[in-house]
Amino acid sequence: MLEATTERPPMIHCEGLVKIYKSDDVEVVALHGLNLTVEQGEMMAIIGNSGSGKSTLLNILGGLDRPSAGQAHVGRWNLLKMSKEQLITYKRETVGFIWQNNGRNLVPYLTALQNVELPMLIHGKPDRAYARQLLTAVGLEHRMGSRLTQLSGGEQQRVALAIALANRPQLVLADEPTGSVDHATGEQILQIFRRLNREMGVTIVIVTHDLSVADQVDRVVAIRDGLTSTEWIKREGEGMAAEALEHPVQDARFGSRHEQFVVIDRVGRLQIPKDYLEQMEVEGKAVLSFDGKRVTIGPPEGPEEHEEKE
Ligand SMILES: Nc1ncnc2c1ncn2[C@@H]1O[C@H](COP(=O)(O)OP(=O)(O)OP(=O)(O)O)[C@@H](O)[C@H]1O
Repeated sequence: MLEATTERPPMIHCEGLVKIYKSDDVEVVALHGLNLTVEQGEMMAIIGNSGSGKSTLLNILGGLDRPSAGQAHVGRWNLLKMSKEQLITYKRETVGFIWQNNGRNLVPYLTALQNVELPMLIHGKPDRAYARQLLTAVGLEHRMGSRLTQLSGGEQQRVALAIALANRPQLVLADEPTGSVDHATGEQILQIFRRLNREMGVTIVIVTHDLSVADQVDRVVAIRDGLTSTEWIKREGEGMAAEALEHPVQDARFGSRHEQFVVIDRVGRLQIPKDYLEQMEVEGKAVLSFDGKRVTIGPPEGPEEHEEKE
């Protein structure tokens, strides 16, 4: 029975999300019915091979691209049903976006402070004091008057971070935010994310190839072929979806601090890693058995094995 709930709705809820890119007569299905829920106040990372659909998902969540089908909700917004005007309000009020290539966010001939003030001005809410506060929060209090061209790549990335926060978004989406900076700057950026998340309650979703980033978040979700396939939840985390899932498996990539889970969708589908299938020599069909607690998947028994048993 469903109880009347005072629980907060999730920040992000995608179900059966599909994105098809069409150009001339070629169709690319980038998202194949993806499911993802991110709670308010979570800091999580999305990993996956090149072409798996990470940026497509982030662009949809950021309102930069439209989904083709399925469900995608961010806070009170339904991303499939938004009008153009609503999309503008959504981008202005709800999300902040950070790219690896921070040139997309910044105006080179303006100072760091002017760059942060710009989105506020565009939206008719200038607030110099808050712009200063943000630049201080990202450790650039001494560089506020410097033009962007006078800043290092890492400093520019931190300005981009302050800009993404200028309109007090509830959700920050970051596409490879540490991709173009050195390790120390990357660490610094992650610490800032962590502080924003803890102190201001901003929900943060980071797309990354960098497994050291993944190690610093509460939860990591892997996307494979346009579907969420596996997730890792930090052991000392706040107990998010962990209780709902059984049979944690260790994954060497995240040490002992994360437990690994396979994602099972509402109709019972899951993705089995390709290397498991290859080792089992399973192709197309498998045999499933259930002992009352665990499901075992194996290759179909060949005629010789039947004979051996008889
Ligand atoms: N505008 C587009 N038009 C056509 N196909 C596209 C477009 N954008 C992405 N794709 C295709 O969609 C699939 C998913 O791409 P996406 O950029 O989301 O992957 P990704 O996981 O972010 O990869 P990477 O890590 O290399 O950035 C790929 O097959 C890609 O070629």
